[in-house]
Amino acid sequence: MTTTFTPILKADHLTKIYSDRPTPALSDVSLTIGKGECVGIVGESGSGKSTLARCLLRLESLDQGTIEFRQQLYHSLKGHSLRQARQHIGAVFQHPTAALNPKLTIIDSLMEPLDLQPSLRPSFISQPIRNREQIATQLLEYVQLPTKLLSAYPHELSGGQKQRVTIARAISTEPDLIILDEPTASLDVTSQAAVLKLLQELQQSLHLSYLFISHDLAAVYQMSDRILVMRHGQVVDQFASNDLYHEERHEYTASLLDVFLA
Ligand SMILES: Nc1ncnc2c1ncn2[C@@H]1O[C@H](COP(=O)(O)OP(=O)(O)OP(=O)(O)O)[C@@H](O)[C@H]1O
Repeated sequence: MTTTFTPILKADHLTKIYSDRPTPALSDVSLTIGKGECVGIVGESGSGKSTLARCLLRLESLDQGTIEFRQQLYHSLKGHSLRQARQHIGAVFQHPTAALNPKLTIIDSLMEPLDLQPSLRPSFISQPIRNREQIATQLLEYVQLPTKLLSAYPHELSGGQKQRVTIARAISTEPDLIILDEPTASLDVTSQAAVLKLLQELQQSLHLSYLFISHDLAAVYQMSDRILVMRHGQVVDQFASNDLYHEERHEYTASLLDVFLA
C-alpha cells in the first residue's frame, strides 16, 4: 500500500539569535512534518530544541526563515489570524506543575481553551453536549483519568496525572499538530512509559501529527517516524527511525547511539 505524504507544517531556514549569546540558538534549521506523522528531535542540552519549539509555537520571534502551517504563511500571521492558526497547534511541556494554575481546579484548567472560545467544540466529543462537565469528563476519559479529579487541585495529583491533564487540554481544541517538548522528562520511569503509550494511542485515534522533542534517544526512537538530530543550533543528521542503525550516521548520532545502547 502506498501512503501519500501531506505536509502539515513546513519550516525553512529558521535562525534565532539571542542578543546576549555569541552564536545563534538556531541556525538554518529546516523541517517538514507530515499529516499523522511523528517527527522526533533529539540533541544534548543547549542544542536549540526548546528554542525551535517556541519558534514553531510563535512564542519566540524568528530572525530568519519561514513557517508554513496548514498551507498558510504562519510565521507572518498576526492578531486574530494568528490566534486562529494557533488553535490548531497544541503544546505539552516538560513541567506539568508549571503549566497548571495551582489556584484552578482541574476542570477549570482543562476547560480554559474552550471557555475562551465557546464556539469551539471538538468533533471527537460525542453529541449531544449539554454542559462543560460532560466535555471535561470526556476529555479526562481520553487521557484515562477518573472523573472525580475534575474538582481536585493540581497539588492533589501525581506528576503523571498532571501531565495527562495538560495532554487533555492540548487535544481539547482538536489540533492537527502537538509539539511535545520533553513531555516525560519530569516523570518517574513507570509514568514515562505510560504517558508515551497514551500519546501513541491518541496519535492513532485522533490522527495527530507530533513534533516530539527529547534528549532521550530511546524515547524519540519509540515515538517517531523520522528523527532529526540537533547540535549547536543546527540539524546535523536526519533519517527514518528504522534507519537509525545505518553505518553512515553522523558521528554525533553515533555517540548518542552508544549511550542509548549502553
Ligand atoms: N531566552 C533566552 N535568552 C538567551 N539565551 C537563550 C534563551 N533561551 C535559550 N537560550 C540559549 O539558547 C541555546 C539553546 O537553548 P534551548 O533551551 O533551545 O536548548 P535545548 O536543546 O532545548 O536544551 P535543554 O534540553 O537543556 O532544554 C542555549 O545556549 C541557551 O542557553
